[in-house]
Amino acid sequence: MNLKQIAAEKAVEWIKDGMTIGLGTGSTAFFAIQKIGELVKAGLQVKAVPTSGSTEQLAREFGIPLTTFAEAGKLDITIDGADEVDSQFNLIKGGGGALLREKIVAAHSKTFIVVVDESKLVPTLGTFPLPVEVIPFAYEWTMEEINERLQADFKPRMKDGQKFVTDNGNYILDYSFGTIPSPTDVQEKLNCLTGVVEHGLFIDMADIVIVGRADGTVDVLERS
Ligand SMILES: O=C(CO)[C@H](O)[C@H](O)COP(=O)(O)O
Repeated sequence: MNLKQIAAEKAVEWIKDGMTIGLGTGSTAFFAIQKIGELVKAGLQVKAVPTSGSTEQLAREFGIPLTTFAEAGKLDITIDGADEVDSQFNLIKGGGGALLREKIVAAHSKTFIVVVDESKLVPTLGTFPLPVEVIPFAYEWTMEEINERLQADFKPRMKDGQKFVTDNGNYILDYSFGTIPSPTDVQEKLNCLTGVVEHGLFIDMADIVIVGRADGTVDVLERS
C-alpha cells in the first residue's frame, strides 16, 4: 500500500462520532479525506472544516458535511500532511500553498495529527524551501525586508507562468536555507514583518506524527 495512505488511514482511527475535524491539504491528506468519506457513508457523524478550496471540493465529493469556525468552535482533531518533520515535531508546511488556513485550523484544534511517509522525517528543517505568504500590495518592499532578515535565496512561487496566488489572494516566496538550525529564530524574524501574512514553520503545534514506513509498517509518534 502507498506509504502516505497507510499513515493517513491510521490517523483516521482517532476520529469518533460527533467530532468536528479539520481536513488538511495535499496528497497525504487526500487519503484521510477519502477514508473519512467512506466512514461517513457508513454512518459516521462528523463535521469538517477544510484548509483549502481544493480540500473543500474533495470533502463535498466524498460527502463529508462541512461546517465553519463560527459554528464549530474549537475542533477536536485535524489531520494534515507536512513537507518536513524534525525530531522535535517541528514542521515545514505549505508545499501545496495552503499554509495560512492550515496553520489557523491546526492552532484551533485540540489534537493536531501530522501524517507523512518516512521521506519527510529530517534531522534538521530547511532542505525543503520555506514558504512565506505575503500580501501582493507592495510585495517588492516586503521581499526586500525579508531578504535583509533571512539572508537566504528565494524564488517567487509560479504557476503556469504567473505568480502563484493562494486561496487568500496572496503570493508565496519560497526560501532555500539548506538547513534551519533555529526554527524559532527564523519564526521570530518573520512574525513581526509587515506584509508577511504567514510562513510555513509550524513550531510546537503537532501532537502526533504518524509515519508510513517503506516496510509497510506505520509508526505513531506522540509528543512526550
Ligand atoms: O502543507 C501542505 C499544503 O500546503 C501539505 O501538507 C504538504 O505540502 C505535504 O503535501 P503532500 O502530502 O502532498 O506531500
